Amino acid sequence: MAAEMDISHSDSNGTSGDKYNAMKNFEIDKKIGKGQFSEVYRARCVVDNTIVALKKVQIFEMMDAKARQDCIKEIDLQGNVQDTVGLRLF
Ligand SMILES: Nc1ncnc2c1ncn2[C@@H]1O[C@H](COP(=O)(O)OP(=O)(O)OP(=O)(O)O)[C@@H](O)[C@H]1O
Repeated sequence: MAAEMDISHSDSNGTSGDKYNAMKNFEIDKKIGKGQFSEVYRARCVVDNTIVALKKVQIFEMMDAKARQDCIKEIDLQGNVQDTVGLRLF
């Protein structure tokens, strides 16, 4: 099981709207990076053609409970940021 997080641009009003809230709105192009517990993919939002980076975090593969908690906390914090970069958890 995995949690997936995308890093995407926001609209001019600082929000991304519903279009970035569902995986069905993204078409994955290719893998562009790999972290310790994650894989990052280049993807396109089929609604507005925006190119985004989708980060898939193998959160339940993390055996270290603290690392898992830190990751969940980071996703939670980042999800509340209203800036030019928006994050969503799927
Ligand atoms: N927004 C992005 N655009 C382009 N490439 C990215 C983006 N985010 C991450 N990457 C690529 O994916 C790789 C992995 O990123 P990720 O953030 O998952 O791990 P990390 O924090 O670099 O490493 P670790 O998980 O081991 O601490 C990066 O090194 C980078 O090459």
